[in-house]
Amino acid sequence: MTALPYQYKSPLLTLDHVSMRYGNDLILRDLNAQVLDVIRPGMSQGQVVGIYGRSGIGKSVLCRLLAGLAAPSTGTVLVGEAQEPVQAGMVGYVQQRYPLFNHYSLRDNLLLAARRHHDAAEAKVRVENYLGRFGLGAHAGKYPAHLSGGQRQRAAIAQQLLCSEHLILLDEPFSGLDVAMIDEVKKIIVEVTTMDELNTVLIVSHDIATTTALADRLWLLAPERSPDTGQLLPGATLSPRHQYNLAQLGLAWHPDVESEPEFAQFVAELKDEIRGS
Ligand SMILES: Nc1ncnc2c1ncn2[C@@H]1O[C@H](COP(=O)(O)OP(=O)(O)OP(=O)(O)O)[C@@H](O)[C@H]1O
Repeated sequence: MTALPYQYKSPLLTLDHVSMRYGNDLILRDLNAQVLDVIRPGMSQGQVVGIYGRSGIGKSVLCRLLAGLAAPSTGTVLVGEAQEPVQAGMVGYVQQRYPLFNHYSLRDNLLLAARRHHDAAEAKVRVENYLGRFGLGAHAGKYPAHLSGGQRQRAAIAQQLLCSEHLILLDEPFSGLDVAMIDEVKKIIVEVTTMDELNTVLIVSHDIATTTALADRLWLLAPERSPDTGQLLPGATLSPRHQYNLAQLGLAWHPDVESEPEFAQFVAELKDEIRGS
């Protein structure tokens, strides 16, 4: 287990006293967390955050808040170097159902995304660049229905990167993929996070080992007990002990971390924590 050298710069994502309530149900309670721009010497290193929690705890609700698709009941979500309140479109959100238009070719789907921020000529250059980078050049003329699951996943990630600045949120990116496709998607995530130091990928997943191996930070959404009464408080939160810094633990950025005994031990402990939450 080797802790690699790193430093932190300014915040790129902040959850500031974020709560979400539907009617009388408090789903998320007072979330406070930050993703800082990580700096590694001689590297263009982006950030990867794994987001975990039991089924029904509020991960999708949190995704909607992070993507600016819903406003929190209290608090704010701030994004980017300027730390502006998030609005729809600022964070690329790759949902389990990839939002590709079936009647457009892959190239046209990507062009549509790129045109949201760029003129026609610039959009074309960017799309061809992404098609090449994501190994999709040979499939650019195909319709989404004729792409494999892994190709669609690549396309959806490329699409969201083309229309958002640096933040991208992936909801269950590994579910339903075979092992080779999982490796392919892992490679893309590493590629995306080393393309630009500001690129930040948030991964919501029940695949703890795969996601932890990619991440430098983890958030576990869980209920918390009152320090006074010991009673479970309503809603789920991100308590400080459930915000794990994998860089500090010496488990971040190791290409073969999954074969390290310390990694296996950490993942086992994390799973116990999730089971007990
Ligand atoms: N629009 C809504 N109105 C009322 N309640 C909602 C709404 N959206 C979500 N909820 C409730 O919020 C809670 C958290 O749901 P959410 O879908 O975020 O869970 P999750 O952690 O993503 O679960 P899973 O891992 O099973 O996908 C659930 O009890 C759900 O019923």
